[in-house]
Amino acid sequence: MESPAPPPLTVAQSRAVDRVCLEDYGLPGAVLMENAARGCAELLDRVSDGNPGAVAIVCGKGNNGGDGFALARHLTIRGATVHLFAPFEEPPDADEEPGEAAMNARVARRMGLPWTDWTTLSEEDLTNRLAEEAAGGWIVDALLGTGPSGPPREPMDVAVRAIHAARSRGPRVLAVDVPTGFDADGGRPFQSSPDGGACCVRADRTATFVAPKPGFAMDGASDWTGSVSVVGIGAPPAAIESVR
Ligand SMILES: NC(=O)C1=CN([C@@H]2O[C@H](COP(=O)(O)OP(=O)(O)OC[C@H]3O[C@@H](n4cnc5c(N)ncnc54)[C@H](O)[C@@H]3O)[C@@H](O)[C@H]2O)[C@H](O)CC1
Ligand SMILES: [K+]
Repeated sequence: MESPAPPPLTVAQSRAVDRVCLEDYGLPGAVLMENAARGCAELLDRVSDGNPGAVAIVCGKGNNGGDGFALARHLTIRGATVHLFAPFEEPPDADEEPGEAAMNARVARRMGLPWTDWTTLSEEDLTNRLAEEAAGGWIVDALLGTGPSGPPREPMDVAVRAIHAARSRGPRVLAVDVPTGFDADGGRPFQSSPDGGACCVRADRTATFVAPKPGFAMDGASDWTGSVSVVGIGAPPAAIESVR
């Protein structure tokens, strides 16, 4: 049953939902991340008629990346062919990084999923690898979500340009929560260069969590977000309303 999209939440409000869930309900971020990833897997299945094909997931080091690592697990369970482009060769261990993002990276690594440290590749090599690993399927942008307040810094900018270039060779792009480089409140890329270019992922579809972001409805936003789907993460309704 597709319920109507809830009213938008700003980036700050979206980030407050996690805090309220943990502090007021004892609902940990790992549960929210699991629901987010599973919802993205269900969406990819739905928009690919049950067969997403080959999926290349490009992860950052924060919780947006964590969603990507958990998504890799859920897509594998569903029989998709997944290749993880991670920001490291080996995830940090639990005492160094106890959070849910690193936990999901460790699980994906222990599953023996196909794995490439994208930070070691040139923009051209990363472009070629993404086009190859996502041929006929999807590239997933799990680099940055609601964390940044400015344009992608190096080496994220390299990954953004590679995703953009690889998309021109056929794969579709799914942005997790927010297209990397896009200001979800302002409704445009954080940085627009004079020639109209921008260091921002152009997505065919954006799977955003809890509620749409205000910028998604602004003029020109859909050039970057593509079609937006809201994915629930299991937050109690009162927790969501409390941040408004
Ligand atoms: N309630 C929800 O909606 C949930 C959202 N989830 C996901 O969590 C991310 C937000 O995670 P967070 O770690 O706070 O931020 P990001 O992963 O987007 O980025 C942090 C990461 O990036 C580095 N960084 C910050 N700014 C820049 C920049 N300009 N350039 C390069 N790198 C930057 C920073 O150092 C960190 O390493 C949200 O979008 C969802 O995807 C939860 O999974 C579930 C609940
Ligand atoms: K993203």
